[in-house]
Amino acid sequence: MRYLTFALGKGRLAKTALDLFEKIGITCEEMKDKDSRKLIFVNEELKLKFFLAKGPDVPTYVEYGAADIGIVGEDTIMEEQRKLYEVLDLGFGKCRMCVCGPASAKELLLHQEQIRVATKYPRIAKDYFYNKKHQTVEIIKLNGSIELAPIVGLSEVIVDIVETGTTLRENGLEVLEEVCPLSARVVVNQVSMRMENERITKILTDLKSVL
Ligand SMILES: Nc1ncnc2c1ncn2[C@@H]1O[C@H](COP(=O)(O)OP(=O)(O)OP(=O)(O)O)[C@@H](O)[C@H]1O
Ligand SMILES: O=P(O)(O)OC[C@H]1O[C@H](OP(=O)(O)OP(=O)(O)O)[C@H](O)[C@@H]1O
Repeated sequence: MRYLTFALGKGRLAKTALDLFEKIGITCEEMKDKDSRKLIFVNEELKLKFFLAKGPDVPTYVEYGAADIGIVGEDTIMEEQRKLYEVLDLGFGKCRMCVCGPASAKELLLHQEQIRVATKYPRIAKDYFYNKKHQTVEIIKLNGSIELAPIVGLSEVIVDIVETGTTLRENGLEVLEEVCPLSARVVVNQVSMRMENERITKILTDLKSVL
C-alpha cells in the first residue's frame, strides 16, 4: 500500500484540522510539538504522511500530486486557481472576505470611482470589482497587515479577511461590502481521487460523520 499524503497549511487551520483527524482515529503525535522544526510526519501503521506548508502553497502541492489531500481556506483555493477537486466544507475557519475601509470610502464605492484596493488576494479582488461590480479599480498586492494601507494613504479600501472585526475596529475601519463567506475546505488531487478512491472516500465519509 502506498502512502497517502496530506498537506496542511501551517497557520490558523492546522490545529483544528489535526483535532478533526484525531476524532476519526488518524493521529500524528509528533506534529503537535510546537517547538519542532520538522516539516513532515509519518504514521507508518496507517501509511499516511502529513506535511505543513505555507497556506497558499497547499493547492500547489495538491495539484502536482505531491500531496493527495489538502486542507486549506476557501480564500486560498479561490486565489490560487489550481486544478483540484474541492470535496468537503469542514465548517471551521469561518470568516468573510470583505471590502473594508474608513466610512468615508462608502461614497467612493457608491459612485464607482477609480479607487485603489490593497489586498493579499489580487485575483479575488479583481474578480469582485471587474466581473461582479463592473468597477475599474487599481489593485495593489500586499503580503500582510493589509489594514495599514488605507490608514497611511496607500489605498482607499482593502479586500481582506474579517473574522471578529477586531482588527478593523482597532484601526478605525469598517466592512463596506461583503465579497463572500469563507471556511476551511478539503481538496483532493484529481488523479489520486481516481487511483486511491476507496481510501480517500473512506476518510471523507469519516470526516463528515464527525463534523
Ligand atoms: N481571522 C482570520 N484571519 C485570516 N485567516 C483566517 C481568519 N479566520 C479564519 N481564517 C482562515 O484561515 C486560513 C489560514 O490563515 P492564516 O492567517 O493562518 O494563514 P495565511 O493567510 O496563509 O497566513 P500567512 O500569510 O501569515 O502565512 C485563511 O486562509 C482563512 O481561510
Ligand atoms: O477580524 P479579525 O478577527 O480581527 O481577523 C482579521 C485579521 O486577521 C488576519 O490577519 P493576520 O492575523 O493573518 O495577519 P496578516 O495581516 O499579517 O495577514 C486578516 O488579514 C485580518 O487582518
